[in-house]
Amino acid sequence: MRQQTFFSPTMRDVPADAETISHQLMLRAGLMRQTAAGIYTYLPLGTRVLHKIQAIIREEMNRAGAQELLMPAVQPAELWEESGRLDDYGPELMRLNDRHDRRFVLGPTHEEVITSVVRDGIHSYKRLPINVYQIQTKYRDERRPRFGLLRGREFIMKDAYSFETSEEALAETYEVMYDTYKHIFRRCGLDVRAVEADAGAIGGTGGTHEFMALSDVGEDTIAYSDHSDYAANIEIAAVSPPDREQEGTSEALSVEKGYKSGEAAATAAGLPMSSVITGRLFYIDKAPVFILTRGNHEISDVKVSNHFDTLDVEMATGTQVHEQFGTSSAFIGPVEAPSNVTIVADQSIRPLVNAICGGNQDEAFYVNVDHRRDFHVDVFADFRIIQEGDPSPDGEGTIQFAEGIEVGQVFSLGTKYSEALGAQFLDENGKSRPMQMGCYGIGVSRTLAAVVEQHHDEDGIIWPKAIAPFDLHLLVINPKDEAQLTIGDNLYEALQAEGYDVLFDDRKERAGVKFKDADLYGIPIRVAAGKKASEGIIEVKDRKTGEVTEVQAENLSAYLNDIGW
Ligand SMILES: O=C(C[C@@H]1CCCCN1)Cn1cnc2cc(Cl)c(F)cc2c1=O
Ligand SMILES: [Mg+2]
Ligand SMILES: [Mg+2]
Repeated sequence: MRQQTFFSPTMRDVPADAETISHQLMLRAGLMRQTAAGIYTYLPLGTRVLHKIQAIIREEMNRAGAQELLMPAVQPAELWEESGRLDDYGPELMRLNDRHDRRFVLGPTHEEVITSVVRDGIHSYKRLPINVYQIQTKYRDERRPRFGLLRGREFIMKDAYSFETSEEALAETYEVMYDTYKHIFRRCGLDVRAVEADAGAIGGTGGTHEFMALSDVGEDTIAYSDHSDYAANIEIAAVSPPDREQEGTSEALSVEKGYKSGEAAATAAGLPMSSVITGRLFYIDKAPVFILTRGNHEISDVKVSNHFDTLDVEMATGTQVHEQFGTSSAFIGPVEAPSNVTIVADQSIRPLVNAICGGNQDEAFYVNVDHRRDFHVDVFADFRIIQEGDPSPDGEGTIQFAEGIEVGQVFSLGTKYSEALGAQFLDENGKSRPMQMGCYGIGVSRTLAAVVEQHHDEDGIIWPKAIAPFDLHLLVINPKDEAQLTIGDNLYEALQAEGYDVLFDDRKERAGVKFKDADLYGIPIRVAAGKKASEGIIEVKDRKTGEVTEVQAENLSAYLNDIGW
């Protein structure tokens, strides 16, 4: 490809609204252009990398026995009514009407479509298991698209759906997909950790793992052990139960007044925040629930949602708190709390004695509180968000945090969709049963951006070899110099004849422009015909190490073979 007409214009200055380095570099290197908020046009340079990533995904998915198919982006709303999900999603689900005023959605995912196709196509256990996948555009109308392709409104996903006759068969497919994902991300040059995760709205019975590309701009936090391979999304990372029954002997309860916060009361009593019982009022399935934690802990909404097995978990408003407790949230507490409010507590409250808690009056606090004597806890459970330094739940080592970009997730769905949509099969005894299902997604466009986050320097992108847009970047520094141009043209033909994909910069541009563009484009190996061309010598630069080697032009192929190119 000659660069003169290669349509991926670079930009020198950093686009103002691009906050992350991958967003900045993908615009500056001419990989893409924004067409609307969260909606992008991939230019030829970006499209080449997308295709390389997709080729790796296809190879590994096909090797795992999955079959590629392609579903429509426009989905009849009736299918989402059947699955009961049409009303689960608000403005994030993009909806449209056709010319006959029939309702459709732009697919954010395809459980409904694939299950409806499979239910009509498969009726016997003899036709199972199958695992089908597509690489296709998804639509999710994010309120705040940001960070370029990391959180877009239209994005490319590889989504796979498996159908099995038993939970064991599903577990096998899940395992195969888990391993396949590790191969895919490793081949793309992405440093990824598989973490235990929360299934969220998709539901499903079995486990789910997210694949996190380590990056400081990642929106997810991973809790991992420094002494084992335990790793989980912080939302659900389990906290070990307290190792003590009771932290001392209980003193007499009393009330202290005139404090503006639990913290002020604790300071006055010379106690740490871990001696304060903080209560937060929630409405769970519309019922008021008071959740207690120690003052130095936070509640995980996901753990609350999973404990009560509902997605309907709302934090009470200030007004609701006042209605229930007659005072503001800074002063509410479990002692003589309103009787209609259920009280549950994080397990770390159990050993606590001589605690401080809100007095359910303005600026009043109880001290020397002991739940054994002063209030009733419905249930102690693991509600809090794990913290760095906590013991790892597997008993080995302590928890550390890292930020990650979720680039994939695998789910055991069970029969949630096959029952809702009637995907049944006749088993070997002629009995009709719902199919077991799994679903497996990779954010393809997000993976592209995550690679840039992990592979760049201040001058531009540094593509891993397997997904680089070209194998080689060939430059003629001064096309007016006969010797340089001749070497350049000869090498261009010869390298292509050897099967290399070459971007040939024969533009009539200053050397500085060519080098800056080459650094932005990030093609891993750069070959330049420059001053020493008259001696038949060219320069080979490794974009990653910056190392420059002088090579006789006729020895270039041998040199490239030697470095494994
Ligand atoms: O998509 C999944 C689960 C898996 C992920 C892998 C591939 C198959 N699906 C979860 N999810 C996420 N955001 C959504 C957004 C909207 Cl607006 C929606 F209507 C549905 C969903 C939704 O179901
Ligand atoms: Mg997820
Ligand atoms: Mg998440």
